[in-house]
Amino acid sequence: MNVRIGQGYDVHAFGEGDHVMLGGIRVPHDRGVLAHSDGDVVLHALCDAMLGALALGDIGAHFPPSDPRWKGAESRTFLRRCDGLLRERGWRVGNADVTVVCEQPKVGPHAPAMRALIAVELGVGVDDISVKATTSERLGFTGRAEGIAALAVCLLVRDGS
Ligand SMILES: Nc1ccn([C@@H]2O[C@H](COP(=O)(O)O)[C@@H](O)[C@H]2O)c(=O)n1
Ligand SMILES: C[C@@]1(CO)OP(=O)(O)OP(=O)(O)OC[C@H]1O
Repeated sequence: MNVRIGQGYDVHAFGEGDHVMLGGIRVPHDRGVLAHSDGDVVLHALCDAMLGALALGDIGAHFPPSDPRWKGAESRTFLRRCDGLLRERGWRVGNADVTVVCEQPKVGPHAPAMRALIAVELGVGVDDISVKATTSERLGFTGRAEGIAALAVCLLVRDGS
């Protein structure tokens, strides 16, 4: 088989703070998120999609929240390490698509920077990385602005193809 597919999902509750990390980008906001690491739902969902594509478990298995090394960690470290796990096995990301769900902050203006950062970390073209957003029309926990969610899907292709 020359392609594999994976999907990921992550949620973090809002807490005290003045920004959220999304796709490796510091996005100003009147809330932060509660997390062991920097709480970047975009990168966590993407890591889970990448790991899932090769049935390698999930982000918590590779970077346990009980491990002090990951306290306050930049999630781009997780992304880089997940990419390494794929490359060691002869795979790379072909393309990935992430959807962020929140009322605020607005993601659209920051999406190009997120796409560029993710593309650099994964060594792929920016056109292979999509980041988009939706509100949940004020419904549910995202609609009540209690937290932020992200969903990701990614296709893996054989490295070198
Ligand atoms: N956090 C968000 C949410 C939405 N957007 C952009 O707004 C558009 C409209 O959102 P709906 O939920 O009403 O469909 C959406 O398509 C996004 O372009 C955003 O940037 N950030
Ligand atoms: C990223 C890790 C790192 O310890 O912790 P959190 O930042 O809390 O994020 P989560 O999405 O719960 O994933 C689990 C962990 O791998």
